Amino acid sequence: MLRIAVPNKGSLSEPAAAMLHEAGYRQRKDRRELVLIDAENQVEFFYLRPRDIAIYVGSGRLDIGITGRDLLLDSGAEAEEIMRLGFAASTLRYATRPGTVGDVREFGGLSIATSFAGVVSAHLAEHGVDASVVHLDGAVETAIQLGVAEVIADVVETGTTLRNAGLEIIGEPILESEAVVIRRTGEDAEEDPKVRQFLRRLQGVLVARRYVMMDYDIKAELVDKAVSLTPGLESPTVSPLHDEGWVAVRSMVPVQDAQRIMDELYDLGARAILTTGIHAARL
Ligand SMILES: Nc1ncnc2c1ncn2[C@@H]1O[C@H](COP(=O)(O)OP(=O)(O)OP(=O)(O)O)[C@@H](O)[C@H]1O
Ligand SMILES: O=P(O)(O)OC[C@H]1O[C@H](OP(=O)(O)OP(=O)(O)O)[C@H](O)[C@@H]1O
Ligand SMILES: [Mg+2]
Repeated sequence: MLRIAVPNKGSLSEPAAAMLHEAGYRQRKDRRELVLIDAENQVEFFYLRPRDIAIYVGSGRLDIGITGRDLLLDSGAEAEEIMRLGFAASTLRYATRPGTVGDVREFGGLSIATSFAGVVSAHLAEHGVDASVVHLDGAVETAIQLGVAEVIADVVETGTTLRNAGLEIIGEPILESEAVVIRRTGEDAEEDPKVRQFLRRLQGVLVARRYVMMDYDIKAELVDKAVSLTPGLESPTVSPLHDEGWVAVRSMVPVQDAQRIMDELYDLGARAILTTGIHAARL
């Protein structure tokens, strides 16, 4: 059985469970469940604290984990990223009261509060800055108001939390994060057929979310122009229509471009332009 770590709470938890569900796996119905066996798919899910997941996977006790890139790097565990999942996107940034300091090179002698002490200490060292790192569990924004630190390093998505705390971002992002699949360092994911199948299923969910299927009819002499708008992933299907001189085209199109492409196809002379959702895919 493949043993997989899944975040049990926080920003990663619901989207991770939703993605696994879309990939055809059973998911827990009760948030108190700690372990769930999906016998049909030969997978065992362990619901763990997002921060602990890299430790379990790095130790080799679990085969695969879903966590945030920032948490993986902060853990220092012997685990590596093998697939990006496209949710829980955020950046880790320094912030302070407006007008305090400019960027990391000016942090010498200051206190930096963060929940990502590993990543931040490494970042300071990389820039040759001698500052002290105060490790907090969360609600880091308040550390400045309460005088625990002059600077914070925290997760920023929209920036609303920082703004509400009267803080401003300084310098470049420390890192860009998103949810990722991790595996113990040095283990070849391609070697294990169970892991390969799991990744293919998640890849299928990403494709189903990112693409729609587009169908349209077009005059044969315009098909090359039309197909340049809808090149598909490999090559679009072109089939003859009963009405001579016309063909039907079927192609995958990124969901975010679909409306623009439909307009352009219509202007070119295409008709009966339809898009349909993709529920699952194996490419
Ligand atoms: N507002 C957010 N938007 C996007 N991703 C976020 C956000 N907050 C945290 N994350 C990401 O979620 C992961 C952290 O999960 P974790 O459960 O530890 O924190 P959390 O989501 O803030 O939950 P908690 O309420 O327990 O603090 C990290 O990978 C982080 O980058
Ligand atoms: O840029 P924003 O869109 O405002 O999002 C970022 C905030 O979201 C998370 O906080 P969370 O609510 O999880 O609280 P926490 O500090 O206890 O983790 C994160 O720690 C930031 O504080
Ligand atoms: Mg949080």
